[in-house]
Amino acid sequence: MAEGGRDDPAVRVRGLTQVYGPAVALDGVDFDAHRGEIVGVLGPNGAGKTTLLETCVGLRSRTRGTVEVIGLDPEPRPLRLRERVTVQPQHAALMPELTARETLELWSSFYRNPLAVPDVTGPLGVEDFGDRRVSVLSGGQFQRLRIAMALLPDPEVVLLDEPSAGLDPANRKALRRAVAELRGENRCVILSTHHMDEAEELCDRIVVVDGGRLAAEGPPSRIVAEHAPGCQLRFEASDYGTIADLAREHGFDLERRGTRGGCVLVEVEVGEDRLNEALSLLVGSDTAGVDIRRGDLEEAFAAVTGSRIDDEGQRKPAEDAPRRTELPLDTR
Ligand SMILES: Nc1ncnc2c1ncn2[C@@H]1O[C@H](COP(=O)(O)OP(=O)(O)OP(=O)(O)O)[C@@H](O)[C@H]1O
Repeated sequence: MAEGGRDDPAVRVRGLTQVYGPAVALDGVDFDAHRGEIVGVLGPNGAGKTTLLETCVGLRSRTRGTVEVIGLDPEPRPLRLRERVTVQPQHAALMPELTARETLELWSSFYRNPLAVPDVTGPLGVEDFGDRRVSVLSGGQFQRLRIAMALLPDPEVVLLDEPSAGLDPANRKALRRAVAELRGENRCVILSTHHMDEAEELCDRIVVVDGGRLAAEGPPSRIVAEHAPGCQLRFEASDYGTIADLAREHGFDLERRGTRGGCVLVEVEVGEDRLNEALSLLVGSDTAGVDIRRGDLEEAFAAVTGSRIDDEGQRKPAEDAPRRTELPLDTR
């Protein structure tokens, strides 16, 4: 197999199937990832994300299908792939008594042409805790250290498996900034996550994996436009009858969602192209509390998979989770 050229996908997966006994973890997955992009593998726990990433880096043998990473089959883990394609190391690989900086210095000695340690600690903010021992690092610091380790050989492909798992919102934010720093013209970053906001903010492209199958693929904005198009216009109307007549006349589908303080809570699903028309027609002096919501990745995910993902990564039926259509109703 020839090594891939600059314009070839850095990762090319075709018909990837992974079977563990009776369980099918991946079922005929196809996807490409290119240099210069951050690709998110999005799915709930058990969707097959780790299997996909670890197969790409040659840590698991596949049942069927082909995988090429920078033009090479990763399965025998050829030596020349190990520096060019890296994955964040697991806890077990680290020595608790070393400091973060010493860990990186030791790790860099395993490579022939590593980056200088300050070149990876700076952008990832590891310098701030470089003198702390591994055993006392916070979850967020630990994750950033692991990413710094994966970066040391200046790889062309970096795989990050749920880098923000278990982190609180502040640490997740810091980690996101760190991951954004990895984007480079010659580098392909693939990360798995179950956090929609992370995928939407960081990733140039997303592959949605659900039950081992690829459910959707593309830039987040395209996935949203395809699967959660349009807007939801909501307001409170004191004269509901007049507004309902106007809406009917102009072909807007009005939904009455409850009442609040003597007003009717109204909801209209409207395409972006008719939003201004709906606003000028329906919203006026006898309306209040106007709110416009656009579809997001969470909505798109729910539309594609029929489920949502909670903060812990557990899959929930779409109807069990709060939707953008849920309004607080007046119980008085
Ligand atoms: N070594 C294994 N032996 C048997 N079954 C496995 C093995 N590894 C994964 N599985 C099963 O394959 C499916 C996909 O698992 P995988 O870990 O790839 O999913 P994931 O999306 O990464 O989930 P999580 O976020 O929980 O790690 C799950 O049903 C899991 O139980």
